[in-house]
Amino acid sequence: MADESNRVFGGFDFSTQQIKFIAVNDNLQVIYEEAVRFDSDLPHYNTRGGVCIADDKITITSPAIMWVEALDLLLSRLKNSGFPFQQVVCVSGTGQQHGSVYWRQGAQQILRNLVAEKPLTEQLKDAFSVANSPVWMDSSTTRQCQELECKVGGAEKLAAITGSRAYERFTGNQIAKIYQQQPEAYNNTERISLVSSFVASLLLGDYAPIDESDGSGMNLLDIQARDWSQECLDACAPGLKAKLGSPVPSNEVIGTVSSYLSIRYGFPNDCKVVAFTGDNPASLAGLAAQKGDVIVSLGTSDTLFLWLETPKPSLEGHIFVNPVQTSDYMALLCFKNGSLTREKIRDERAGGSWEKFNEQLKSTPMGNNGQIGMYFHVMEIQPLIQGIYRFDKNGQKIDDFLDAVEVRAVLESQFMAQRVHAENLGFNIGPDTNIIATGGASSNPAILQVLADVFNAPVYIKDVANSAALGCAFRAKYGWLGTDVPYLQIVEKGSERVCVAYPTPGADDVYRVLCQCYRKLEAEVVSTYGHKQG
Ligand SMILES: O=C(CO)[C@@H](O)[C@H](O)CF
Repeated sequence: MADESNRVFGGFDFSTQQIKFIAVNDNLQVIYEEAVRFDSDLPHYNTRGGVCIADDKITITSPAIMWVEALDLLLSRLKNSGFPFQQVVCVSGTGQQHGSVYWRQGAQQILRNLVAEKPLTEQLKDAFSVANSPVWMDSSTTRQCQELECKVGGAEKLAAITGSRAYERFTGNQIAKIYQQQPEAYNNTERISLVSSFVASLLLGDYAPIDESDGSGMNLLDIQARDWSQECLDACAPGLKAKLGSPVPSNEVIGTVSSYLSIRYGFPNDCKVVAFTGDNPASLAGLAAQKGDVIVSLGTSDTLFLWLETPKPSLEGHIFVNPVQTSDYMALLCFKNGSLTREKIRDERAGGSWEKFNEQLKSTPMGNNGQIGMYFHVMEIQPLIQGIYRFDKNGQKIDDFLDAVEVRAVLESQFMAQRVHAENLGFNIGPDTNIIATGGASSNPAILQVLADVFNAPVYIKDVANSAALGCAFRAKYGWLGTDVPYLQIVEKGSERVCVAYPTPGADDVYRVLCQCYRKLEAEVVSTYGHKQG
């Protein structure tokens, strides 16, 4: 039996390109990390960046069984490395938001009767009524979004109920598309999970509930009532409530690990499971965000989010139920063209080298001499547009930039878009703002310097880039202790931050003007080339 001196808390993160596991000791110090990357470790699924992009370029899915096989591989790697499963007293986890998994009729019995001698992949290969799960990068449901908004009384009404207007990646619209285009698959579906609750189901050996925070990303949850909006459910598909189960607070203990995991890997049979949640809510928890903090997660998607006490739903961005203080909220803005866009420019303009990318960045001035680019390689969320657009210092559209100019332009445009849309959503970006950076790109100081300059705010990082999995290990301890102790008091030990970039003198003058130019040019691009919404 693990006592205070050796008890371990675990956090799983099922993100777009990989799955990660972080274990911490009672002092929240990281003692283990393991990962499985879909493209390189499971190449037989032929994913790129963990996803499959259809010929229409807007239908984007991931094979559900790939996520199952990734968990098999991750746990076997932990076992082979001697991970002390027997010391784990509680786990929690997270998944990429909005993605959905469709369990076929009878799958619950398969989950409840897993045999420890076989891998999950072998036992669950026929458990899904929809083999390829729609994920957050999909933007093929514009019609379903229009139908949902129309049925509930408009975009503002939907935002007031669910915290967001209708968005293509939000799960309710994805379910509506499956119901409309694959009715037999929908009727053969016993349970619909989010990626987060899907992973929790694999650990429980039974269906796990959707938590209120990740459930806020579906256009189905009434964020004030903290329960499904029957009006929204009915607008998407019939009989949906029975397929979703009831939502639970994000810090709820939802059970203990399955006997399958105890027998096959050695987890204690009383190892608790705290509800899984979305990757961004988990990062909010992992970074122990406080008043004045704006979190910028530089991952496959770039997302900005902050802690809110009162919801202010708007037609831009999202309000989710808070994953830690469940009476509070969090505001979020998501930009699809994140790390994959930066990597594409690195490959095209810096020979695939971050070192060269950083040198080019440092060789160009703040503000790029007034030149602005926009790089929407995949359909963006706000604005809803795809394509590459470059402008000279006079705002005239041009075809190309020098390599070094393009390198700076992709970063400045991403961060100016984030600042402009954050201010539209009511984020207060001012002298008291602290930027907390996380995600893969937060390990590149040259990129963080541009972020600090554009926002005119100091940028901090934690010593662990993967705040989502870390946040889940923290949430595991919080839920295990029973949430009587204030969360921030529990995570205080694990929340050291380091300031890695201050705004360059003069940055505020440069980017206050350039952000206005960006705002104007983006509006022109949208009116000329935008994807017609509504
Ligand atoms: O769509 C998003 C948030 O709304 C993305 O940040 C996904 O959660 C990334 F997995």
